[in-house]
Amino acid sequence: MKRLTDLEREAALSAIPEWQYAAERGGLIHRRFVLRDFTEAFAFMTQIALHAEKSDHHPEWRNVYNRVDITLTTHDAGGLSQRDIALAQQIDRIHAHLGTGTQAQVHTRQT
Ligand SMILES: C[C@H](O)[C@H](O)[C@H]1CNC2=NC(N)=NC(=O)C2=N1
Repeated sequence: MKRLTDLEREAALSAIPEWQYAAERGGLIHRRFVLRDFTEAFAFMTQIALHAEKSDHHPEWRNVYNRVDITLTTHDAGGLSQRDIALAQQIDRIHAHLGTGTQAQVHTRQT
């Protein structure tokens, strides 16, 4: 997987305006998501994890309660690659569809 050129990167980033680019580690993108609560954050992460395994491209992330901070970079490429852009788009899609899909909702039993 090739690292994106400056020109390729500028074009690619316009498709994912919510992600911030940073030049560190050869180039990476990051985004903070704030979900409703921990259950929603973890459901979000689970869907991302399943996609990441299928596509063999994985996020670096940190979760604190309802917050998920995600960083994407490609180690083999030594920076940002098209695979990071594709994963960011997929993550944005998963985020947009949270709670609207057919995934099981977790309910707290009322007593
Ligand atoms: C061995 C395996 O294919 C590699 O380590 C893959 C797995 N997932 C990965 N994910 C990310 N984000 N960057 C990589 O370079 C990477 N490499």
